[in-house]
This record gives sequence, C-alpha cells and structure tokens, in this order.
Amino acid sequence: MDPASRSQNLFQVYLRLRPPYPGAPQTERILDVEPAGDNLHPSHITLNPPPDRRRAIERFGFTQVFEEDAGQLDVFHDTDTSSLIEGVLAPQGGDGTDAVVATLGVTGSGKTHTILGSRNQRGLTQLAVDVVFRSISDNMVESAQSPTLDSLQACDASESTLITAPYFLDGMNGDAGQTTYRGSGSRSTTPMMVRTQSTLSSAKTSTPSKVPRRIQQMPGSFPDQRRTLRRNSTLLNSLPYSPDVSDFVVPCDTAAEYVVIVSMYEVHNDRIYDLLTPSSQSGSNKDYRRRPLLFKPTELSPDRKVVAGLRKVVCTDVREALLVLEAGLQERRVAGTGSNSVSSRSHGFFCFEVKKRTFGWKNNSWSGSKLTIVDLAGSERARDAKTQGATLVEAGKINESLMYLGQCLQSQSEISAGRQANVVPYRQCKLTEILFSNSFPSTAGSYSHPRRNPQRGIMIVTADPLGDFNATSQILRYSALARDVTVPRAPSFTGNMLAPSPTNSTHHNRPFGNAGFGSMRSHVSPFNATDERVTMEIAALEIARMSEEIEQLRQESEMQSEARIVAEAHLLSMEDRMIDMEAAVREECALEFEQRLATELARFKASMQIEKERHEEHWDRKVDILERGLDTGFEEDFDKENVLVENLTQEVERLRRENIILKRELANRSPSKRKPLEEREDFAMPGNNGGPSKPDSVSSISRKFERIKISADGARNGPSSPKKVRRLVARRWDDPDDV
Ligand SMILES: Nc1ncnc2c1ncn2[C@@H]1O[C@H](COP(=O)(O)OP(=O)(O)OP(=O)(O)O)[C@@H](O)[C@H]1O
Repeated sequence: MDPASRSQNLFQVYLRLRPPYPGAPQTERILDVEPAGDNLHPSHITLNPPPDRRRAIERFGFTQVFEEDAGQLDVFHDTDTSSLIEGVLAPQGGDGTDAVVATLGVTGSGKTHTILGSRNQRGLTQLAVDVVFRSISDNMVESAQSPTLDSLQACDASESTLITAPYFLDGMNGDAGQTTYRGSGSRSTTPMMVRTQSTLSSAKTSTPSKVPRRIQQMPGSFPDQRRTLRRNSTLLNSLPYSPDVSDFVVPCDTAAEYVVIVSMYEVHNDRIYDLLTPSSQSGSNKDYRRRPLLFKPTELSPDRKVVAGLRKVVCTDVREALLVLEAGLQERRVAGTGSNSVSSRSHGFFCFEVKKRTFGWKNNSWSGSKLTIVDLAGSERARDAKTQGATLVEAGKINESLMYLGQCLQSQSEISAGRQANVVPYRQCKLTEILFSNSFPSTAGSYSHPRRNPQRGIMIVTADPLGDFNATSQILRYSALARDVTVPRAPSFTGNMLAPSPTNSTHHNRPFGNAGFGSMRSHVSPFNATDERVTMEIAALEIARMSEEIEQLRQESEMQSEARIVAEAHLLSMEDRMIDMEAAVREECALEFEQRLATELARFKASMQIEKERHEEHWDRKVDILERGLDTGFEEDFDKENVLVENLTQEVERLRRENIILKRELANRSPSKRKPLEEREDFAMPGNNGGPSKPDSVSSISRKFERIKISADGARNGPSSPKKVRRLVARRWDDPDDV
C-alpha cells in the first residue's frame, strides 16, 4: 500500500495466515501469497477457487501480509503497534491519540491467538501492556490510592466506578467481602492460563517489568499491593512471558506523571456487558446475568459516545494489569463449536486508558488517551460449526454484526479510492458504533471539551490457507483494502482459443490497475483474426461477468439459507424463552399472590383483634361510666334525703316545743283571760258526735309529719327531686288550714 492511501484509511488492514493445525489433513491451499517484489513485505494474496468451480480468481491487497511462519513479535513490530502506543502516551504533550487494534476472521483462524496469545506465547495485548508500563515506569504516579483515585474519578467521563487493582484483586479472591468471580465455570479458561512445563521454565527466565519505584502504599484499610501480588504469584508465574519485550520502550511525556486504568467489556447479541463486574446468579435458571450497559454521550463527554457505567481498575504495575485482564477474561463468553473448541461467542474489548497530568500539579486534572484491543468473534457457517439453539442464535448475531463491519470496511476503501462520499455506515450495530465512532474528529471544541484527534486503527484479518474457501473469500472481500478479479479459467468453447494465462483480468471496482488481457493463441484465419479476437474477448468478458454473477448469486442464496436456518433457530429459541418466561412469570405471580394473601390475612386478623380489643375496652368504659354514674346519683340522693329528714326532724322539734309552750299557756290561763283553745267555739272542730270535736293540733301535726315522711319516701323512690319535695313541704306548712 502506498503511504498516501495508508494515511487515508480509518483502519490499516493486515492479513495474518495461520499455520496448519497439527495433524490437519493435507488439503489444497485456497490462497497464495504473492512475492514481496519491491516492497519489504508481501501485501497481496491470490484466492484460488476450488478446481470444480468456475469462478473468478480474486486478488486482494492489504497493508501487509503475515505468512504462516510469522510470530507474535513480528506481528507486534510490523503492525507498528508501538507507534500507536506512542500516540497514546503523547510524549510531546497534549491528550494523545486513541488507538484500536482488532482482529477479524473466520472462526478458528487465529484471532484470539493473535490478540491474547496461547499457553506459551503472549498476544498483542500482553505485549502492548508490557511496553506501556515499561515506557512510563519512571513516571508512574506515586500512589493510586486516595486522593489520586478521587481526582481520577472526578475526571472520568464515562460515569464509571474506579477502584485500585489491589482492592479489585483482593475482592476477586474474596478478601474484600465482595462478590467472588466464578473462575472457570461455564466459561473456559483463557489460552494463557493453561499451563505447561515449558511455560514454567520460560517464565523463570523472563520476568515482567519491575515494580515502579514511586509506588507508595496508603496505610489503613487499603489492601497492600505487594501482599496482593504475592498472593497471586502462582497465577502470575503461570502466565507466559515470551516473547520478551524487555528491551523495548517508547518515549513518554517526561513532564507528566502517568497511571493506567483497565476496563473490559464484551458485545454479546448487540448488548454491552462489563467483564470486570461480577455477574449475579439469577435464581430461576441458575444462569449468570449481567446488566447491559449503554453506549452514549455523557456530561463530561458530550461530543463522543462512551460505554457508560463500567467498573474500571487503576493499575500502577504491569502484573496488576495482567491479573485484571485474566479476571476479566474469565467472564467472557466462549463455547465449543464444531469449528473451534474454545470459540469466542462475543466481541471482547480490552481498554487501557493511559491518564497523565503535569508533575507536581496536584490540582491539575487528568487527561490522556486509550488503547483498545478487540478480539472479535469469528464468522461461522451454521453447517460447519454444527451449532444449535442459543449458540446458533449467537452465531446469527455475530455474522450480522460482522456483515455491518464489512460494510464499514468496504466503504472505507471506497472512500480512500475516491468513489464514495466520506460516509461510513457505522451506526447499524453496537460493534461498528464502538469501533468507528472515534474514527472521526470530534465536532465540539471548547475549553472544557477540547477537540480530540480521530483514533488510529489496525485491523488484523486472520485466515487459514487450508480453510473453507467460501467463508474466507467472504471475509477477504469486505476487509481487503483493494480487490481485483481475474478472468476465470477458460470455459470449454473458448478454452482452446484463450491463452491459459491467469493474468487475463477484467476491471473491477476496487483499486488495482487494469492488467489487461494476455496474448491469445490464434487458431483462426488471418483475414478475420482481428474480428474473431474481438468477439472472443467480448465472449470471454461476458463469461467472466456471468460466472461472477452466478457465483455471487450462489453465495447470496447460501447466505439466505443460512439466515433462514439462523432465523428458524432464533424463533425456536425465542419460543422456548417465551415458555420459560411465561412459566417464570406465572410462578412469580403465584408466589407474589400467596405472599400478598398471607400479608392481607395477617393484616385482617390484626385489625380484627384490634377492633375486638377496642370494642371490649369501649364496653368496659361504658360499664365504668354507668357504675360511676349510679354511685354518684345514689350518694347525691342519699345526701339530699338526709338533709330533708334533718329539716323535718328540726321542724318536728320546733312544733313540739311550740306545742309544749301552748299547753303550758293553756294550763296557766285565768278565767278572765281567754278560754283555752280547745274550749273556744271559734277554734272548735266538727266532731263525730255532731258536736264540735276537740281540736287536736298535735295529732294533726303528727299526721302532717307522717304525710311528709311518706312524701319524703316517695321522693326517694320516685322521680321527683328532693328540692321539689322540700318546697312542697314548706308550702304545706305555710297552708293556714294545716296550722
Ligand atoms: N498463528 C498461530 N500459531 C499457532 N497456533 C495458532 C495460530 N493461530 C491459531 N492458532 C491455534 O488455533 C486454535 C484456534 O485459534 P483461535 O482460538 O485463536 O481462533 P479464533 O479465530 O479466535 O476462533 P473463534 O473466532 O472461534 O474464537 C488455537 O488452538 C490456537 O492456538
């Protein structure tokens, strides 16, 4: 690729060919690498269709092609990953430039091997992380604890939770009382964690970069970094440390202090899940669940979308970063398929944010850039992978997202060839949104949100030269930076006329020059040789065009039938899911109903009891009041009666005294004096004998007294009040007839 077109591409696209599987059957190669020519490295391959197919021979161009014998270090150096790291560290000052390294390919073609390595080789991720930490080791921040952590948290634009690596790792081991990670459960171990004896010996000879001198531990409740590393030494020793990059550093900003923040997430079925947040176990189906996250602009990042709400781990040592990486990889979804025993079922994103601020400026906010390494899930054919159920549905989603990615990559090569406006359709799915949204300069530019550089991207396409022709050609078609189609092997009727040279080619819409038609051996007479040659050329072109069309149609129909299989599987799994969900909802409803019923019943009983008690209390109070009322009334009546009796007694006493006085008066009367009362006629009362009866005032008074007594008794028993009785008595005594 020429440097001009290199700089125009959003992603530099490299092709890496994997070596054959040990013991793989000897099959025909489907592609050949063209010799390097003037370039230092080969950059083109030719895809040869199987001999039984009448198909065009395709030629693809990449930034560089890595052949089967290329090692991890070759890929690391030749893809210029170190310059991406330099861009992230920003040695000249400023924020730096984000970088993305991704792999793309058919399942089993070596993507994970390239990105994460294997049991005895490190991948690009470990190499890049090692180089980052080595390069900034002298400028590493003194402490990643508070208040550094607080200042980092304040500058984080993605609404994340920041924790230190010792805290995270101790939590992972169950120390900090957090949810523990599952380790190997339903998911398999990472390639690096499967340990062999050879790895042990190589680990001893090669060690990771030394602990930065500036690290200090905070006293108190913060876990100790050295203790954490000691605890994880077994795991650390089991990691491969080859290839070694200990003599390799890139320049950094010497005026700045640095810290590295690690975050990891996966895109599964077009949803984003944090890999550093332990998943919770759902009660019903014992499945592990995590909350999907949003990819959105935030308050501190209004012009760029970010994955919001991740858990991020602040690391000051490469060993911490590697342990965090291992922990996150344990959470990633992998499954065994017919094509790969440990197949990635999600697109894995491993992010290393390198934060920096000027030395000594403690109040200065952190800035920096991010290195993102992406291990994409592989495209696969349902038939070959022999997947079914949920795995088949996953495969459908993976293929769909890779198809969108292919469209984006195709449009980038169209743009760089000047055939298309600068529009990349990257908003079609989460994968392309995350991969491409930072590829363009940010629109906003203010003091608080300065304009950011577009990211730099590297796409490493992996392919198996002995693998499936259709799947490989599909991936190569949409990922290659350039493509050329040559005329197929001559069909029968022109076969003997056309030259067998494979250089016969037709123009195609991709940027390779027109190779033109090769010479033809003529079997026709010299008179009409030119006409016939032209006819033959047209026929050959037509045949080439038609065979390509047929091939395209065939591929389309294959894709359609695959899509149908996937859709059917999806439907079936959806039906199953719906049944499961319905059962779960029913169960939940019944449980909730029972719980509510029990609560209501308890509440009803309690309120009944309260009501009963209140009722009893009410009656008790009523009885009390009645009793008290009765007691009070009787006493009152009794008092009044006493007063009345006393009054009457006094009255009787007075009358008696009067009577005695009157009698005494009568006894002492002289004849000249008035006659005693009983002798006086005017005082005489009619008697029983017809004569005047003897006046008997005493007996009359006694009678009256009796009457009063009776009336007093009546007053006590009857409704009339004692007052009334008294008044009545007084009135009677006032009556002149009674006196
Ligand atoms: N360049 C290579 N050198 C040695 N071994 C390799 C290479 N590439 C791949 N392999 C081996 O091939 C196997 C499958 O590779 P890998 O898991 O990387 O495939 P993949 O493309 O990631 O597949 P999937 O998309 O299904 O996850 C692994 O055992 C890996 O170690």
